Amino acid sequence: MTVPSTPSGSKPTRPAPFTPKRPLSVSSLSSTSSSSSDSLTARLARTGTPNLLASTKKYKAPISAESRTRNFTKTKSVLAPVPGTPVRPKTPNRPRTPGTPRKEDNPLLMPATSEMDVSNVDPEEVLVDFETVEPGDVSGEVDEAWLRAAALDHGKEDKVMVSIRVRPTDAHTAWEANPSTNSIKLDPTHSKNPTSAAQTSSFNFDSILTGTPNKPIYTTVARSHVHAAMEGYNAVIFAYGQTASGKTFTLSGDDDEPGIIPRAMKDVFAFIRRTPTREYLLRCSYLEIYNESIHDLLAPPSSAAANPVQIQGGGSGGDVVLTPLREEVVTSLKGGNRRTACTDWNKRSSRSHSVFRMVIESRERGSGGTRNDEDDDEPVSAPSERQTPGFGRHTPGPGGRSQTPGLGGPRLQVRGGRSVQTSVLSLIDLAGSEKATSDKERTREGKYINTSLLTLGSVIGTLADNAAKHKTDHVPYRNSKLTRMLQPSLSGNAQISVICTINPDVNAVSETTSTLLFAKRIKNVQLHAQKKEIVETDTLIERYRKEIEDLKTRLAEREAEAPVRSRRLSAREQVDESKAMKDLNTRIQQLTKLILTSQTVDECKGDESRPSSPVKVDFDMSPYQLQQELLTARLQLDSQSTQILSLEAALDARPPLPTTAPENEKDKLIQEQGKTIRELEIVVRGYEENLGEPLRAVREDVEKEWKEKLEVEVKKREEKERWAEELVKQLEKEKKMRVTLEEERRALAAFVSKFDSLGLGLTLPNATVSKLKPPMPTPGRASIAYAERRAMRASLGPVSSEKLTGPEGEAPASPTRLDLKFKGSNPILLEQMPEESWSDISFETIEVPEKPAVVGHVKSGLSGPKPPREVLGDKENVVPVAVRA
Ligand SMILES: Nc1ncnc2c1ncn2[C@@H]1O[C@H](COP(=O)(O)OP(=O)(O)OP(=O)(O)O)[C@@H](O)[C@H]1O
Repeated sequence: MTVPSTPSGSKPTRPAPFTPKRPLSVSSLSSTSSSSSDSLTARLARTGTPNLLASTKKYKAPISAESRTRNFTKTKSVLAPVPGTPVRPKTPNRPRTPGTPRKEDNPLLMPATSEMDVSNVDPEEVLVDFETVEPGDVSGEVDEAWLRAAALDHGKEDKVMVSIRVRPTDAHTAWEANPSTNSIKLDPTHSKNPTSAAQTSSFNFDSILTGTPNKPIYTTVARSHVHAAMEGYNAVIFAYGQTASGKTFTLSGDDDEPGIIPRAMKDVFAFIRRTPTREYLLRCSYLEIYNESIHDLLAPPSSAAANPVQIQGGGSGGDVVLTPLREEVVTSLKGGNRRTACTDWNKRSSRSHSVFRMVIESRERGSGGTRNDEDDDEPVSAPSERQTPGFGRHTPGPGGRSQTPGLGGPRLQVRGGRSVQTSVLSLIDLAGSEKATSDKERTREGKYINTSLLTLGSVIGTLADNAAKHKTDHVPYRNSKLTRMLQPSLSGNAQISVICTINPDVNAVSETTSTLLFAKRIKNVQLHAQKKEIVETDTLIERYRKEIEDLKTRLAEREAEAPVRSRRLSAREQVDESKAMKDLNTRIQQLTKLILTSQTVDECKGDESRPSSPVKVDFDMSPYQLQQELLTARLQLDSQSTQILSLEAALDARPPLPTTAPENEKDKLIQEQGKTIRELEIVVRGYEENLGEPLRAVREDVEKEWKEKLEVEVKKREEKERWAEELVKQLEKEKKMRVTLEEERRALAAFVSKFDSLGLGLTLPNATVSKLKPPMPTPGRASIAYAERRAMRASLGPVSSEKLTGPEGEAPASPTRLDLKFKGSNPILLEQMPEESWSDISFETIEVPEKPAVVGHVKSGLSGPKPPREVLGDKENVVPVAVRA
């Protein structure tokens, strides 16, 4: 094989570029006749460094299919094997995915297939764990103290880690870099603009790195992020800087100084080797953004050119989808390798962005210690992830969110309650930052515009501004391929490390200043990286239980120590202590609510018919107590249901964030809502499964106990209903009687009136006649007429008093019963009337003057002249009450 050399047109000061994705094998190197290859081979042998890592080169242009198929004879895949390269022996027990074309069937398909293409493999067959990691794939250096500290820090960093790497130079340097204070400042003598703050003040960053060795660079800026990715967080590391400032040297390195990518790969395997409890599925992809087109660098050149990668989705916090994008499974760092051509490297290397990414999926190993222990387990996916292996699996993108329906291969599945963690490690070599020039500058300086870089600057600027000023300005992610692809990461859900490489030369002051300003801005971007985990409900509950146990133990320990400790503690510390204990209690209560532990399962063993209950129910209680319990439980159930409904309603009614809201807020909202929904589901399920049954049991007991009493009560009620009906009938009759009485009253009034008109009554002064309503009854004839009327009414059927009595014997008050009130000194009228008719007429109080009434020509049995009647006013007139009523 001939290793393509750097094109003759390249700058003499620049060594050939390298890529980490196209590792160089010993065999390929030995076939090269150049002396440099020999010395490299010798160096590799000496250091024991696996050749693939030491020989990575930056890849900027797709290699031709011929050059790929010619060179490789090794048997195992390394990173992503070049399609068509027979790099791995067939695993006899691995079934071929249905529909996968065989190479021997159609040689033309060879370049388009790869055995390690994730869509062609069963993930369970290509898992990596501590037993399968080969010693050569692991970096020897393990810094235990650092590892412990790093483990504590994962997920806590909420800011982008920004480091400056100063490229060594023989020329005079314009910058004063101080690694001990992590600051850098322009030498005032080189400031072209002494009024500019950027050129006069000092910049501070997380670290200032100098020198050539790449190991300290990896340890300082990348190792924690690689570990975070292994722990389940998305991580992005990218290099930003002007052309030739050392981005590729930092990320890829060279033979002597492997960069971040090869070191990260070794670290990944070292991590797996140190983690006997988990098993991993590692998938890699590699793409390039050039001139706002995305090229899949692992796809065969012909198909890559014909099918540029498209970005879909990504709006409103949704997933970014890259399609078509090939992913290759990585099981080892050794094996068949290939060398890439660098035909037009000089033309495009500094103008393209290359993105190497690794999807890391992991889950706990089976309890027996080997990953195949539970192979007979049915794989159980979380509901949202349930999918037939080999079909339509999604492929996360560089930001950890991308999903490619129908294109990615099968994913690791939840198995036997073991949840799956997914994260993406993205390592990005950006184009030269001086390409981020505006149109105006471009036309002025004739520079090539790089939309992605330009947009990256404005996205970072807006994000930083939003974070600093608590704004929600629109972030223009969609203005470029790079920012759109990185949207999930840049909007916060990733740990980000940026290495800004600078050229300290005097003639690069303005570019370096602009790089430092970019670095300063990105430092302010807020992050909130979160682990992505697919969990089964049972696992979640089990996890809550464990946490409760743990918390209870801690609480008990604290309580036991409390008397002794409190003597030693200050007042303030005691307050803190009691707050801590309260917090522990609160958390225990929260978790208990979530899982509704089944405490009475064991108690109910003797009575199989009685369901177990999460609520303690004492069946020796009296029926009344049981009923109370039942009511309380029902109320509780109702209030919980109401709570659930109101939470659901609140969830539904939650106003969608404005489209201008920052993407990180949208992501956060979605995550919170997802969490709430999961918790509600658990609560609802808990109530349905645990509380419903015992309530039914309690109800049965109570119903049995109260059945007889209930029957008696029902009979009583029926009797009362019957009596009420009777009463209604009586009332109807009374109403009729009342009508009759009214008629009688009218007849009486008519009679009296006639009586008076015949001149049989008193002669009253004309002026007062109209005030009489009606005219006074006159004794004698009127009473006889009245008696006749009474007799007539009696013939109609008077209401007997017995008929008006209720079931208890008491007579209901009759609206027709009239009071006879007669006060005064002239009882003549009544005396003349039959006694039985008194009860039917009521008179208001009558006050008659002492003067003797003038009877006039009224024939009466009374002796002596009566004084004439005087009208004393309406209220003193005799008016039958029935009339007034
Ligand atoms: N820290 C360093 N120590 C030694 N040599 C370095 C260092 N940084 C960069 N170089 C060398 O400088 C040259 C340019 O570096 P490199 O190719 O990494 O630049 P770059 O920023 O990736 O450029 P481009 O944007 O064009 O891709 C290379 O020859 C590289 O080996």
